[in-house]
Amino acid sequence: MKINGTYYRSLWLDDDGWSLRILDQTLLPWRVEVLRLSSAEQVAHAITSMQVRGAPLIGAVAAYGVAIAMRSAPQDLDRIVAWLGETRPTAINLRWALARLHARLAPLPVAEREAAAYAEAAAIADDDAETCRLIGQHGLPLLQEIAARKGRVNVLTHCNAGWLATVDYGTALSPIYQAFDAGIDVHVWVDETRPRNQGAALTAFELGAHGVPHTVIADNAGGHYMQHGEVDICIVGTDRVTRRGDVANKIGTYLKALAAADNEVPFWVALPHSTLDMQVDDGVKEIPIEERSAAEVTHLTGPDDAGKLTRIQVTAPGSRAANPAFDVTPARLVTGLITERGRCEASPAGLAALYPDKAA
Ligand SMILES: CSC[C@H]1O[C@H](OP(=O)(O)O)[C@H](O)[C@@H]1O
Repeated sequence: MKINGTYYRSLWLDDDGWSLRILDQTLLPWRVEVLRLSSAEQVAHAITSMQVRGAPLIGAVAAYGVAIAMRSAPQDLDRIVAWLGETRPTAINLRWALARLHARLAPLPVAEREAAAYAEAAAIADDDAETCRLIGQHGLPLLQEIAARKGRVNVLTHCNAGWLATVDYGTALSPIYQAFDAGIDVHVWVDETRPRNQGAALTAFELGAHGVPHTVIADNAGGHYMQHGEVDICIVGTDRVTRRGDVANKIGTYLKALAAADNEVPFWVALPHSTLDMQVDDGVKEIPIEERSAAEVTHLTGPDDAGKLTRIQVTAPGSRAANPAFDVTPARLVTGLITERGRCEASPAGLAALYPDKAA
């Protein structure tokens, strides 16, 4: 998508043809800085530090991490894949992409692995962009229907599931972009999404750059707006969907789904095929939840009045803090899933109908 009129994907190859370029998302929206990743170690750090984040995107970036590693250590495929797979535990896209690279490269002579790895990583990236565009197409009718009834459609979203979380277009934001581009009067309630504020910083940045009307709200305000009829639909992204339709997503999603159920607000989840984990049934019991640094809760970073990026403490000195990065929304609270193949119920039958090729 675009930043200041310039088109970007969230990752691209450098002019050297082999190192990887990404936007440093820890600095957005205050600074647009491009990073050059030239080793698997730099790729791993970019993922763990969240310079690059978003379930589909970290899968694509990790795929290029393998390709970069194959330039110098093609014999170390197994070790590199296992090591990159340890960077973040919840988004299944990471392991999906790495397993795809391993399956493609392992049978090859080591001399052929570099070229094959770059081709497979590029295919993953291109597939993700097209998949997200299709998610937008299949989500658009949901917004069109509301707009036809009410004029304006108010969407609530949580975290960032826009083009910055994918190779392009986004998942939850993709239908919103397509609705806006189609002239629909759409407004987005943007959950700030504590503690890392991906909503306040990244979703607001994306929507603002595209001209989509939006309002940033405290995470705790979403239920209030639903009670007052200000939210017509919720659309969020996800890091892993189980075969029964349970949804892992950024911490706070579950609470939003509870409020939506209580107020009869449709709660939709947008995902590409790479986010499906048909090996897991009960998301609450089986999906590993990433525990991140307490410092992400106790401190915030942003520009001071002089525009200088500053880190401040927001909790009482000495108090402990806990920081689970995701939670799991049971399928019973999910109205439906928006995928590149269409929309379905969050249920085994719904998923089997859209993905017969992925049946467990
Ligand atoms: C396209 S869905 C992306 C999904 O990933 C985000 O997590 P993180 O920012 O920690 O990588 C968030 O859960 C989004 O919904």
